[in-house]
Amino acid sequence: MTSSVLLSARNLSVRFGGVLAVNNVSFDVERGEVFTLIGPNGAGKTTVFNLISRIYNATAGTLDFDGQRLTHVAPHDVAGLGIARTFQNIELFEHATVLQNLLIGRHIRRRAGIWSELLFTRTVREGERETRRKVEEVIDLLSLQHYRDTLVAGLPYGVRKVVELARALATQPKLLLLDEPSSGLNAEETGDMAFWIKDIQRDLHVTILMVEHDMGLVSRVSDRVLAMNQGEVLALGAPAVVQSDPAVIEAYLGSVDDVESLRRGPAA
Ligand SMILES: Nc1ncnc2c1ncn2[C@@H]1O[C@H](COP(=O)(O)OP(=O)(O)OP(=O)(O)O)[C@@H](O)[C@H]1O
Repeated sequence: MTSSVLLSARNLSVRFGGVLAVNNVSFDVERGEVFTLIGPNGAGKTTVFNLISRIYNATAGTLDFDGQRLTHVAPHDVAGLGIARTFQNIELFEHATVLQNLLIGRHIRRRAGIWSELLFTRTVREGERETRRKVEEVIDLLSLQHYRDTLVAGLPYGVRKVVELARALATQPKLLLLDEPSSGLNAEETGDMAFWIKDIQRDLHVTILMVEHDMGLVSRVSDRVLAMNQGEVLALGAPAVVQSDPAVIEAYLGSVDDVESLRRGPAA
């Protein structure tokens, strides 16, 4: 029987010299949910993300993904397992079109060997067709038809964020890691991003693990929220419960802006 848990972190710790960036952190991400990491600057959120992407090694603890020990997987094999990510600072091929960016992203999912590729066998042709079909599906889902043949370099920032999301989705991930999806977006674009995230969850059944500072977006899209501070877990639960947790409010007190954002309701 398939477990309802897709990603399981147990007693994770990461030390950088004298800094314990992540300290004995445990959590489970359920299949199909939007699970969000929040916390003030330096809380350890990005470090947890980088552990899952295998950019960092844990000093202690384990990560299991879909029944497999992730802490033993090489970084270049993570995408093949079904984990895709977006970045805080968009990383796309600037001088390629939207469609080309999605096709490149999708390429990692192709399994044909080098001889099949060279001989353009039936398996390769079928793979090509499937790739095109999947990429067009994502373009439709995220309403990118208008931009499909436009060079990324000529696109407004808000559209590039959606293209990056599309590229990650084109790989058909089981887990989508979103690193601050609202960063650099205005209020209206952040509202649109909330819609895309909910659409992806509902239509594609992709599990989403997100790091996000905008509490409006967090409360609007998250099923559960994990609040961290100084590497440790402060609270875990429904967004409204975590945002009103006294320990979470206390942790945000260092930054007036952040406390204000905690009080803010869902984005319009
Ligand atoms: N590669 C590194 N080398 C040394 N220290 C690091 C490294 N990466 C992170 N840290 C430290 O680990 C702690 C946690 O940082 P991390 O970036 O995970 O926090 P964060 O919650 O993502 O913060 P932010 O919201 O500002 O991005 C910080 O004290 C940071 O300075």
